Formats: sequence, C-alpha cells, structure tokens
Amino acid sequence: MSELPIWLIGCGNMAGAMLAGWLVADEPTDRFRIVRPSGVPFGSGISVQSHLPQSGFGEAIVQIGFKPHMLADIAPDMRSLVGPETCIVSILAGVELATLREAFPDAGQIVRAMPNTPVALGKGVVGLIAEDEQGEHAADVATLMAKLGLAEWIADERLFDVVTALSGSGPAFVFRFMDALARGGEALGLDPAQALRMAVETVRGAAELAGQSDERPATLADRVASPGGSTRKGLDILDDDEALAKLVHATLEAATSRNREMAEEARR
Ligand SMILES: NC(=O)C1=CN([C@@H]2O[C@H](COP(=O)(O)OP(=O)(O)OC[C@H]3O[C@@H](n4cnc5c(N)ncnc54)[C@H](OP(=O)(O)O)[C@@H]3O)[C@@H](O)[C@H]2O)C=CC1
Ligand SMILES: O=C(O)[C@@H]1CCC=N1
Repeated sequence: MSELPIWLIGCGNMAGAMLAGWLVADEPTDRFRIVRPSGVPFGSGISVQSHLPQSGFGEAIVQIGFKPHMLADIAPDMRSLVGPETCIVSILAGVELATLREAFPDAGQIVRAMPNTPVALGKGVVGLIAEDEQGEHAADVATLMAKLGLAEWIADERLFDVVTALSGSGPAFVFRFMDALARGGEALGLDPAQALRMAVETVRGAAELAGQSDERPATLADRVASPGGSTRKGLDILDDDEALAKLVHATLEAATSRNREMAEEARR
C-alpha cells in the first residue's frame, strides 16, 4: 500500500473514532494531519492545525469530516488546494458524489465512505462508493478503511442513504436496545448497574455468536427459545404483528429520509 499522507479536515466524533482505529491498527502517526478550527490536540503526536495549509495537498487522501451543511462554506477555501493527484474522501451523510464533484472540480478521485463509531476498536462497518472504483487511489482508500472493520463497496449510490441509516446510525439504535434491555431488567427488580453490565455483555456475546455462525439470527433466536419455555413468550411480544420489525423498518426509513434531505440541502 502506498503511504499517502492523510489529511483529516474536521476531526470530531466520527473522524476522531476513525483515527483512533487507524492508530490501533498501527498506522504510522506521521501519515495524519488534522485541520480543525479549535486546534484541539488529538494526542499520540498527531499534527493538528486550526487552518487549511497554504500550499496544495498534492498526492494525498483528504478526508472531509465536518457537518454536511458546512460543505458550501468550507469547499471554496479548499478548492485551490485540491488537484488531480488528490483523492477526496467524504464521510458526510447524504452528500452525493455529484455534489462533491461540483465542490472539488479538480480532484483526481472522489470516494464516499460511511463509517460508524465502533471503527475506533477496529470493529466498525464502512460503506464505500467511488466515482471510479477501478480508478486512482480507490484501492488505497479501501485498504485503509478495511483496517477499521468490515469495508463494503456499495454498487448503487441511491442505496448509500440506507447504508448510512443501517450501519452509520446503527450503533445508536443498538445502544437504545441495550438501554431498554437494562431498564427492563431494572424495572423488574435488578440492580441498575448490574442490569446494564449484563445487558451490554449479552449484546456483545450475541453479536459475536451471530458473526461467527453460518445461520441467520432468526435461527439462533429459535435455539434460545425452548419449546414451551419462557423465551418464546418474550419473542411473542416482539413478533406480535411484527412489532419489532415494523419499528426498526420505520426507524431506518426515518433516518434514510433525513439523509436524503441532507443530500438535497447540500445540492442547493
Ligand atoms: N457521528 C457519527 O456516528 C457519524 C457521522 N458521520 C458524518 O461525520 C461528519 C461529522 O460528524 P461528527 O463527527 O459526529 O460531528 P462533530 O461535530 O463531532 O465534528 C465536526 C468536526 O468538524 C470540524 N469543523 C467545524 N468547522 C470546520 C471548518 N471550518 N473546517 C474544518 N473542520 C471544521 C469540527 O472542528 P473542531 O473539532 O475544531 O470543533 C469537528 O472536528 C458528518 O458529516 C456526519 O454526517 C458519518 C457517519 C457516522
Ligand atoms: O446522524 C447523522 O447524521 C450521522 C449519519 C450516520 C450517523 N451519524
């Protein structure tokens, strides 16, 4: 893999989690340069500056990780620094390749990456789509993202908003479920801290089991539910009129729809 420098323009919760994941994967610290207005240090000897550089990025991966609505303000200042050797990587939810191309007309390659926060542990999911998947630097970006967990190319950009809802937002939905599991136990008399510990470990163990199994989670659920036993009674509540499936479908629909709105806002 080439050792292209990596600029992180914006390094808040998400890009910071990615950088933490790359450091866990032993990427050399001197590959990374952070630009963030606050200039807040990242640690680990990573270079941080509060302004864009004076001279161009040259051959580099330049990841933008600010909020989607900031693109119109920030891109004009970056434009003259981006040339045909520069690969722009955007983690901005919603914002489409065509909008990014308008923002960075001289970039050699543009890739959208949709990470999630568990990338900090190398256990994330990163959806990817490039203007040219076979083109310059696409493989470099894919290799870099694979260090953060599961990296998947998405064939159709129209599905990228769904990926953003499923895996980008997904940890938030799973955290809600963990809280609900813990609060349910607490409401039935368990010590709150103990209920939370047990809920988190139950989700961790179940996720690892599902990840290592060739069988679908539905089959694994059936293995827990002994005929005539108590789990089935609980599943009956989740399954009644597809209660959980409908709730999760509506959740993903709402998040997907907001991603589409953000794409629209960025087009203006
Ligand atoms: N949070 C998540 O789980 C996910 C977020 N995303 C995407 O990541 C992006 C960032 O989200 P998130 O990390 O949560 O947000 P944060 O608010 O945590 O981070 C925003 C970052 O943008 C920086 N910033 C603000 N103004 C500028 C500027 N003028 N120039 C350069 N950088 C600037 C901030 O700088 P400073 O640090 O100095 O304040 C900060 O580092 C969004 O586009 C979002 O769609 C994608 C997937 C998941
Ligand atoms: O909430 C957001 O807009 C971003 C997209 C995926 C996760 N966070």
